Amino acid sequence: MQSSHVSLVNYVLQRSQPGNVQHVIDTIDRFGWTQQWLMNIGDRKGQILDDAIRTRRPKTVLELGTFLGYSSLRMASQLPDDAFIISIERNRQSAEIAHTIHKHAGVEKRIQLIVGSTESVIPRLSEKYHINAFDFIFIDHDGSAYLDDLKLLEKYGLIQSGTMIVADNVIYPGAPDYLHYIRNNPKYKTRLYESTLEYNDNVRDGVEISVRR
Ligand SMILES: C[S@@+](CC[C@H](N)C(=O)[O-])C[C@H]1O[C@@H](n2cnc3c(N)ncnc32)[C@H](O)[C@@H]1O
Ligand SMILES: [Mg+2]
Repeated sequence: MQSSHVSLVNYVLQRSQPGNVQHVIDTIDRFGWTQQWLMNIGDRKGQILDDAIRTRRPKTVLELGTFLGYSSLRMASQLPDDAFIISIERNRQSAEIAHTIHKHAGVEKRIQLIVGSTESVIPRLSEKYHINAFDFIFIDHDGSAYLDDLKLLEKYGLIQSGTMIVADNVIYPGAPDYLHYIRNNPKYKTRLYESTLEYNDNVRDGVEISVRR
């Protein structure tokens, strides 16, 4: 296991209160600012994600790219108890850490982690989980795969009228073909929310929020 991951888990388990989701989130942010940079959405862009969740009030959420479970924890903290999150992560070790952190925060029953690559998991989602479409989709895995996976989600009917799609890191590292597609597609209403890269004061980044008409 990567040493940075081990130190994050130890840091969180030792310094945050079990069952206190907000305290766990704040502790991960402190680690990201003071110990080691992490590719979580982070506290600043995280507030944009929180606002989007509170606005849309989804019952079904899909996340592409779990990493260590920070953004799924953040979304779970804003959702009503009857909503659930499915999050896809291809790195098994990362998914195991995410599960450990979710258990520590007491939200593991509401976040279903699937280990696999998005391009192979998305086509099986509706059959396996009996889902017609998601109310909310958070895309945060690999900028060069955002567009292909959006098209895959469209193809399998997982995006419907009213689905809100939040895409992270659209300025840095960037997802230019995704932005070009969604901004020039009359089926979506879309807007950029500018911020900075996670745990960084200097690099400009942003989150694109799009709603299917
Ligand atoms: C930026 S991190 C996700 C951060 C997380 N959403 C958060 O804010 O806490 C991206 C993650 O996506 C995973 N990933 C990249 N490409 C993927 C793919 N095609 N399928 C599944 N997971 C992928 C990586 O292993 C990595 O853990
Ligand atoms: Mg990100």
